[in-house]
Amino acid sequence: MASRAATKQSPLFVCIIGTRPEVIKMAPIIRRLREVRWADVRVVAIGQHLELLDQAIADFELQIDHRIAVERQRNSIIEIAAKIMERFDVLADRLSPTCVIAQGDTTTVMASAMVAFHRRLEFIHVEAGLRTGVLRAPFPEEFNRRVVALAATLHCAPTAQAAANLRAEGVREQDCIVTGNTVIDALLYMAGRTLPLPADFPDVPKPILLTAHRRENAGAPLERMLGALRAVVERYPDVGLYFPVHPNPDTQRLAERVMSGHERIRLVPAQNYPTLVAALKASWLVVTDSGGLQEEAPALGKPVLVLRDVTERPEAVDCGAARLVGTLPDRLHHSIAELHDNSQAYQAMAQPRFPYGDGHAADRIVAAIAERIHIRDPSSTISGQVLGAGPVDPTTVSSDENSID
Ligand SMILES: CC(=O)N[C@@H]1[C@@H](OP(=O)(O)OP(=O)(O)OC[C@H]2O[C@@H](n3ccc(=O)[nH]c3=O)[C@H](O)[C@@H]2O)O[C@H](CO)[C@@H](O)[C@@H]1O
Repeated sequence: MASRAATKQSPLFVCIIGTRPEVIKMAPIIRRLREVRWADVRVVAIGQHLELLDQAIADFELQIDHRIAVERQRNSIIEIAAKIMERFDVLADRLSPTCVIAQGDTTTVMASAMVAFHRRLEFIHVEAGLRTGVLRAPFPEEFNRRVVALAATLHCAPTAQAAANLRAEGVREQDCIVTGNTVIDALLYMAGRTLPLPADFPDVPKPILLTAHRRENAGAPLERMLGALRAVVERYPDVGLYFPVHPNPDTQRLAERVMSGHERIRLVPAQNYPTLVAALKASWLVVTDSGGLQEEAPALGKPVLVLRDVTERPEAVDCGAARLVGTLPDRLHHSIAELHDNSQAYQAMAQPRFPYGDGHAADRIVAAIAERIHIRDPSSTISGQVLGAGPVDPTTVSSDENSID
């Protein structure tokens, strides 16, 4: 589905999505681009398990226009990257976009950036400049981030710190803007809707929302952390756990083995975004290794314990909304016990804070793109014109859903 108001002369924007967090963080930009009159927008889903993205994108009342499904025959990220590059190159040739927009640090984003670079396309990188400073942690995301930064023509940094990271790598000031993170736009959009609490959410005064999916925590570290969390629930009758478990079969088996059989521990499948936001709103505490949840929880005043040794999101820790507890079980147990037993310590963390933006990141990003490609009337949602593109043709561009497999 092309944007309703776009015309044949409108510049074409290819918006890439590959995983659930990319959908959540790209959706506010896609929605904003669809509102303006000067943009023709195509949503391109690239990667494995694309069927999982349909619900996620529908939660934002959007649709996928083109799909590049990439199957993995060997256990190799390089195989995936090579297939994405080859197939996205074919689609880019056919669509001839003005801009490619992608978010984050996945292999999909890295491979798309390579294609955009070789085709000399504008490449807009959303959530630019996140760095741990350790090339192999997280692996391979930190490497992907740096490759993407080489290809990007406009870097949309979520925070001043992320922009400073880019400037230190030599990115020119005029190519980098601080926008806030679009996840806060998505969160506030969703949190403003009436969201029913999941039926199996634990009915206790202090429910903990747990997510854990990082590759580096898989296996023994995760087992130790789950053991510590079970011990916390057994120690405190007013504490429960809501755990949407990652679909990875090893993680599922581990979670079943360590966590099953306790009335206040609820193991559930990965939840759609509206349900997850409802659970987040109802939680007392968040324990996670997720990047997105580190950003979302502070905005709703939910303290976060981060199951990582390093984070590319230091802002939440710096403002007192999050603590980096690593993966040692004693530290995790002790941190939760402290927040449980010391209400002052809890309240100090539980103030709503917005280190990742005010919910208007997508507006800033679309305005910066308009400036970059010389849109004459960027705020127009009725009759904008593209400079140098001639008179606006009232013919609405339409595109059927395509697959290039
Ligand atoms: C290394 C790293 O940090 N990489 C990050 C990673 O993203 P992540 O760590 O944030 O990934 P997840 O935790 O999977 O997703 C989180 C989102 O999903 C929602 N959620 C969660 C559970 C559920 O059951 N239902 C849901 O709806 C939740 O509220 C949140 O919004 O990849 C992104 C690019 O893909 C990167 O940009 C980003 O740096």
